[in-house]
Amino acid sequence: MKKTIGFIGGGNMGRAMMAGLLKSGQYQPTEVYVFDPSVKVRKHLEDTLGVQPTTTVEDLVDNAGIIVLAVKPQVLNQVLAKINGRVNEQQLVISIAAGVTLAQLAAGLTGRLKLIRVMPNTPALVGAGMAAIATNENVDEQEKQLAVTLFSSFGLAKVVPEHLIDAVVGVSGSGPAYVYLFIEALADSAVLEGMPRKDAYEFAAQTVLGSAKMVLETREHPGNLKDMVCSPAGTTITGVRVLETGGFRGLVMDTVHAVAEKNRQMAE
Ligand SMILES: NC(=O)C1=CN([C@@H]2O[C@H](COP(=O)(O)OP(=O)(O)OC[C@H]3O[C@@H](n4cnc5c(N)ncnc54)[C@H](O)[C@@H]3O)[C@@H](O)[C@H]2O)C=CC1
Ligand SMILES: O=C(O)[C@@H]1CCC=N1
Repeated sequence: MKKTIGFIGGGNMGRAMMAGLLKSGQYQPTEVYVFDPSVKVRKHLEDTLGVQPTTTVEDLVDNAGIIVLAVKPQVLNQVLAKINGRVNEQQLVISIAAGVTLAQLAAGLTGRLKLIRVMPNTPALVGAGMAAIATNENVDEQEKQLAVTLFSSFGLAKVVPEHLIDAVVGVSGSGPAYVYLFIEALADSAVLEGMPRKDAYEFAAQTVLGSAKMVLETREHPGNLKDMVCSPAGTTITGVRVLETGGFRGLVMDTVHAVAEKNRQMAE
């Protein structure tokens, strides 16, 4: 049976998920609740998405079959303390907080609760998210599937063993930020060559979108796809040499490793 859903925290990620969910048609605005201590945030979400704001976190917990914890890791314990004892064993509790493990969630909430840890990303807002899902022992196969269906409504969603969430944060959770840096750099370079800025963002973003689609749809090795762009003694291989000389791939790997390591440290 379909469950109503409530978001505790209506910031960047909460909003992206709510918008993605509504856009998919899987949920109607009357079935989506949100609690955020900021009246301005609640009002904005009500006005723009039509979702149902609650004035207390307790109201949200009493109304939602699925509770999504979309607050910063630093305030999560405070929220867990507030909802502890109120959440029942039929509800699904989904946390998207970076660096917070299922064991830490279980320690903050009493009972044999169904706990799910998800690492989504902001492209959920436009239906192109990537989410990883890990569950505790109280979540059955059907409920796991429900979580996959939920997060698939605004992108791709995969169940992973919990230890892989650190890698997921490094690649897809934080990944959009690195891609935006890359797009900005590509666009700045086009501007340097004389292209109007508005066009430059379009050329840069469409190139990233098209290249990603090629990887996903052809399932070709990215190295083969790169080779297809590089004509002998041509322009592309000249650019690839510059990137390799600058240690581009090593830098990306170091970046993802640093983020995964930060996520591990946050869980300590
Ligand atoms: N932004 C991103 O790309 C991603 C964020 N996450 C995780 O999502 C969570 C939220 O991150 P953002 O949305 O970026 O943060 P944000 O700062 O944009 O939003 C957090 C919201 O929580 C609200 N809030 C503060 N105290 C609260 C309380 N006691 N009860 C209810 N709401 C409260 C704030 O008013 C704010 O609107 C974090 O744990 C983060 O690790 C996960 C994946 C991607
Ligand atoms: O920066 C952060 O901590 C969050 C988690 C993944 C993306 N943003």
